[in-house]
Amino acid sequence: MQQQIIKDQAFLTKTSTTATLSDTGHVTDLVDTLTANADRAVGLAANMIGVNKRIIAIQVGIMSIPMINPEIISKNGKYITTEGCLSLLGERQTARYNKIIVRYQDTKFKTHTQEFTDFVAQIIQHEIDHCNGILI
Ligand SMILES: CSCC[C@H](NC=O)C(=O)O
Repeated sequence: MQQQIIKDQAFLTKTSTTATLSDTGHVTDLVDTLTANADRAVGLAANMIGVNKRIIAIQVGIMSIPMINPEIISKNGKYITTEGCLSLLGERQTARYNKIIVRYQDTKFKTHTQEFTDFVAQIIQHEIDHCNGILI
């Protein structure tokens, strides 16, 4: 079910904890909320809907794809860019990496290790920062 976007910075700067099978409903809510905001957002982290668990969703074309307990295990090609965020006003500069390798679990809790590049990699970095309580 679609949830409201949280803007409380005291909450958003807390580190999220490991997600488990009992968080499956939160995964669905996150995907539903991203789909509902697809006209203005390309990614969300679970704490943005009030759930302090390590779950993100990224928009790739028409698909909202969830990633559970995502971790960046390598990164290459640093650059500086400007980003916005549904939970914040305006845009801010931040450092990102062009190519990342991410380990994450899918909705069946199967682990994947996958390389991402360019804008998709940028979205994943932004959302993993949210899991670590880091805002742009
Ligand atoms: C390019 S990364 C920007 C991600 C941002 N989502 C918020 O967590 C958004 O604007 O959808």
